[in-house]
Amino acid sequence: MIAFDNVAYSYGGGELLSDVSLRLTPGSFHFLTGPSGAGKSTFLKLCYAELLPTAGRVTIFDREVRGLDRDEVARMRRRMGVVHQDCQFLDHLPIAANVTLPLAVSGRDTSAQDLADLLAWVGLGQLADALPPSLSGGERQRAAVARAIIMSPDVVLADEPTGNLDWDMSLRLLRLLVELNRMGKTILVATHDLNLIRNAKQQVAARVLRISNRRVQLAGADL
Ligand SMILES: Nc1ncnc2c1ncn2[C@@H]1O[C@H](COP(=O)(O)OP(=O)(O)OP(=O)(O)O)[C@@H](O)[C@H]1O
Repeated sequence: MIAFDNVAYSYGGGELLSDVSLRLTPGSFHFLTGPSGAGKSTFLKLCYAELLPTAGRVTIFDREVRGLDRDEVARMRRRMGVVHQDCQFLDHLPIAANVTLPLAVSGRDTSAQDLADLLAWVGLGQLADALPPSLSGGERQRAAVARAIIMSPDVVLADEPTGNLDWDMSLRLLRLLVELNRMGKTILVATHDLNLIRNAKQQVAARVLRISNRRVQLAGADL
């Protein structure tokens, strides 16, 4: 689904990531961990072709990203839901409109019932008409998950989705990601929260990728 072959990435100085080769297979659940500044967000950006590798090959849905034109990248991204670290919303639009924005942008529609079901699923059924500034951090993150999956993506990538949340809210968000994985979606979550990873491993066959010394490698079972 997403494959890295001898990938390196550099922002212009030395290499931040070097010689990364791995596969995220369909239906898998991976965490990505590593110290602050190790390159977790950069790795995620390579996964959705926001960045192109400076060496090696990234292949998404069987297409090498370097050969894709803008329309092809846009089509590919529609199959990926991204939950960004600092989930941004249009503050003057209610949550329901923010969540459905990706559909509006691509000229698609959803039924009122499907939208209500989705908002209820993330626990925001009562907040469809609320404006983003009135939401708590946890509510914003769950709205960001709803927005990321409104296009029914095959892959969900989340960058520190529980970064600012208390433990109960982190578990609630984790449960949503686990449920998405049980629906067959491929999940990759960047986090430095090892307790979250330990908890997830009780619920799902999650594997852990660790960035260390510029490499991204599968961690052992010792977490
Ligand atoms: N656009 C950019 N230009 C230059 N350097 C960058 C850019 N984006 C990130 N970096 C640098 O690359 C390194 C890795 O950043 P990245 O955000 O990928 O790390 P991270 O592991 O996600 O960190 P954190 O856990 O703190 O979010 C950092 O040293 C950062 O300053």
